[in-house]
Amino acid sequence: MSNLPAIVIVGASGRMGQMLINTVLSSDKARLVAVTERAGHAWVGQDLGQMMGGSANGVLVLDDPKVAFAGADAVIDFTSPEATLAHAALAVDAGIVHVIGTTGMDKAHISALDRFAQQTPIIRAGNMSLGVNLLTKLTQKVAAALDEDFDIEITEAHHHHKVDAPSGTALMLGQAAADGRGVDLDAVSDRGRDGITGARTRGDIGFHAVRGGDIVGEHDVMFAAAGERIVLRHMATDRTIFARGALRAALWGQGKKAGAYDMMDVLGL
Ligand SMILES: NC(=O)C1=CN([C@@H]2O[C@H](COP(=O)(O)OP(=O)(O)OC[C@H]3O[C@@H](n4cnc5c(N)ncnc54)[C@H](O)[C@@H]3O)[C@@H](O)[C@H]2O)C=CC1
Ligand SMILES: O=C(O)C1=N[C@H](C(=O)O)C[C@H](O)C1
Repeated sequence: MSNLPAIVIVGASGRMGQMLINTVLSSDKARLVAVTERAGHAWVGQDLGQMMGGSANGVLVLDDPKVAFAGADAVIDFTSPEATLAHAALAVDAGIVHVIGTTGMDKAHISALDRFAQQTPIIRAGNMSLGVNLLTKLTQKVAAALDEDFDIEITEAHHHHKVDAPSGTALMLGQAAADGRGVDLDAVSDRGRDGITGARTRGDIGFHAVRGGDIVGEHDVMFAAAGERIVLRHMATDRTIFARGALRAALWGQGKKAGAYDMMDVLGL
């Protein structure tokens, strides 16, 4: 039996689930010990390798996360807010690191996760890529350097299956811009204008969501003033950037004390 950290992937059949499974299987720093899907899903009870279109690999897809977490070191979770909260309770019981990429969380979800994080390490980020986390830092710095003569508008684009808006990344970027300006994001957010909205309110931070085709994830932060515009942009073209970041977080979390962490902690940014 290898001593490498034992990783569980929940949401195995998902776009990110499959990407995460391939990332862990090809890593020499971690081993895949279990995968789950929601009860009733067609993959449950089937061989994972075959379900992913390859040959059988002897890993059966489970629908009981409690069984999956027993003896593991970390769970990587890109599912839904409700599923993630249920997983968080079980990760605490199992004493394992919980890496969360799930977006679309409301304030109640986040408060509940913060309570679970008092008992086990939780690493959560709306975007696990190195590029977006760097962009987030840059956004904070640029927002701090400019005054409200520069209107901040955040535009994101994603594939047509995405269910939440604005994206978790857009909210991260908005939070960074608000932090840079020293304002409360809730007080200045202006989401998806429509109709006779009146002129733009000075100091607002605008959010806009585009949905179409197979766009992996694109984010622009625009600082627009009279006579000039600055645009900070990240374009994701391959979901492996998120999966690599999530695995890095799961490994970084080993031996850490309980707490709520993010990718800035993992990347040392
Ligand atoms: N933080 C980041 O870097 C990234 C975050 N995401 C987020 O990850 C989430 C998932 O995205 P996708 O993979 O595109 O969605 P998806 O819909 O393809 O996959 C979600 C999977 O979770 C499964 N699931 C739902 N409830 C479950 C349960 N109780 N137990 C086990 N599995 C369950 C679903 O059946 C589905 O297979 C979204 O919130 C998305 O915004 C996506 C990419 C990057
Ligand atoms: O749903 C997605 O696909 C993505 N979700 C994350 C988000 O909401 O920002 C990260 C990435 O942009 C892809």
